[in-house]
This record gives sequence, C-alpha cells and structure tokens, in this order.
Amino acid sequence: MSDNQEKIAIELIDVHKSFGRQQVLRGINLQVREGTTTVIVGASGQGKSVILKHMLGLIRPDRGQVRVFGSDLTRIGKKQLNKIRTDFGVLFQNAALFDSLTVFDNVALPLRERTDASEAEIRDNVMDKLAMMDLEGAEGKYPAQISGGMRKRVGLARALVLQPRIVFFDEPTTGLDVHKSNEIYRLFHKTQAKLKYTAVIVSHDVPKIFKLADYVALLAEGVIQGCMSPEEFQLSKNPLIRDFVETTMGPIYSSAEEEDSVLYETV
Ligand SMILES: Nc1ncnc2c1ncn2[C@@H]1O[C@H](COP(=O)(O)OP(=O)(O)OP(=O)(O)O)[C@@H](O)[C@H]1O
Repeated sequence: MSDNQEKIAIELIDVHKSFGRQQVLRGINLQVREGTTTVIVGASGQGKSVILKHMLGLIRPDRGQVRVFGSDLTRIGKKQLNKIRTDFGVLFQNAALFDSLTVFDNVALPLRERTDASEAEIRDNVMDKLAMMDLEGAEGKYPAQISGGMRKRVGLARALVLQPRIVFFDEPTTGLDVHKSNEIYRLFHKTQAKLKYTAVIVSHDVPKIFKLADYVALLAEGVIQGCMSPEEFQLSKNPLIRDFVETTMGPIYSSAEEEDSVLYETV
C-alpha cells in the first residue's frame, strides 16, 4: 500500500443503472484510493463488470456520479474523457489481443495510437514491458503461437505500456490453471510495486485474491455492501458479506479465536 492512500482516484456516488426493466445498480457508493488495490467481488451477474464499465466511461449511469481524479465522467465531453482514459490500462478476461499482430505490435499499439513516440522510443518501452513480463524472445510471435498464460502476460504488458495511473482487471486469471494464475498475480504484484498504479480488480478467485487486496468490496443486491480490508471483510457482521465469505471460503465460526484461525489459514 502506498503512502498517498488518502487521495481518491475513483469515486462512485449513488450510481444507478438499469437495462430495460432489469435494475442492476441501485445506488453504488464506492471510493478507490490512489495507489491501492481494490477488489470487487460478488456472485455472478450482480453487475461487477457494469461497475468497471462505468469507471472506464464506457457506459453512463441513469443517475449518480462517476468521479475519476475529481472529474465527473458523466458531465464531461468526449475529448476530456479520452484524455482521462490515457491514464487507464485495462486487462479484460480474454486479453483481447489482435491475432494479426505480433506480440510486439500488440503491445506497441497504444503507443502508436495515442502518443507521438518515435519508433526507437516505442521499441525501448515495449521491450522493457515484455522483459518485465518475462516475455523476452516472444516479441515476433503471433497470439496463436503462444500459450494462454503468455497471452495474458502480453495483455498485461499492453495495459501498462502507457504508464497508466489506474489499471482495471476484469477476471484476469479466468481460464488459467493454478500455476499460470499465480504467475499473473506475481507479475501484478511486481509491476504494481514498481509502477505504483491504482488497481481495480473484479475477480471470483477468493480467497487467493485477498492476498493482493488492500480493500475488498462486495456487490450484492445492487449496492456495495461494504469496502474494507480483507481481514475486516472476513470478520464482517454484515449478513450478505458473511454469507459470501461462508460460500466462498467455508464456514466461519462464532468465537473470535476461531475466526482468527480461519482468517490466517485461508489468507
Ligand atoms: N449492455 C447490456 N445490456 C443489457 N444487459 C446488460 C448489459 N450489460 C450487462 N447487462 C446485464 O447486467 C447484469 C450484470 O452483468 P455483469 O456482467 O456486470 O455481471 P458480473 O457481476 O460481472 O457477472 P460475472 O461474475 O458472471 O462476470 C447481467 O444480468 C447482464 O446480463
């Protein structure tokens, strides 16, 4: 956790969103502190990805504010939104690589599209990110020629190439075996320590993801039921958080001593 944790990178205030008659978000209030890792958890279909899309400015709420570094994304023009987005990096479930581009060109794409960097600068930056992801030697390969784990690492390299202030991860380890997931988590940890970005992660990988989290937020019934440290989360008295913890981590016990032992065995 960094020492600038008091600054708020993202703030959602009373965000509502419906699709047709389906009310998905019913008044989301959430603060993401700069330099920290906030993990959003919750059952399937609750609206976690919809929250990420609001933070990215991809969809507008029906009501409420989405503030990023103080600017309300719901009230700014396209130009200003695009400028704010240059501070974002994104790693989605499928890594979303272009099959027709080499690993190098996939990672270089945001630099070519969004900056005036020279080819020499692009080369230095891309090779630096590939080295950080243990992908030296893979730059000339195409996505179809590398493994699923490597594709995710290329996606992470691309997400980091613009030196983003905030990186969004939507299920970053989906489809990977335990070994490859651990590798992604290790690289996440290493790059965040080095580049000091704010991370927002949507994940089902509980309790493992708690090891990386500064804050865990549960989305249930259209609202954030609580956003707190993983330790507090596991001991929360909120019935929906308790339910989530029991479902994903096994039963929790009533005495404080037993609760402590569950906490330290699982985290
Ligand atoms: N563009 C859209 N149009 C209509 N419905 C949508 C749209 N986007 C999301 N939804 C609906 O909103 C609900 C929440 O979807 P979302 O993908 O955010 O859930 P989630 O919590 O991320 O689920 P999972 O953990 O399974 O990925 C779902 O019922 C989904 O069908």
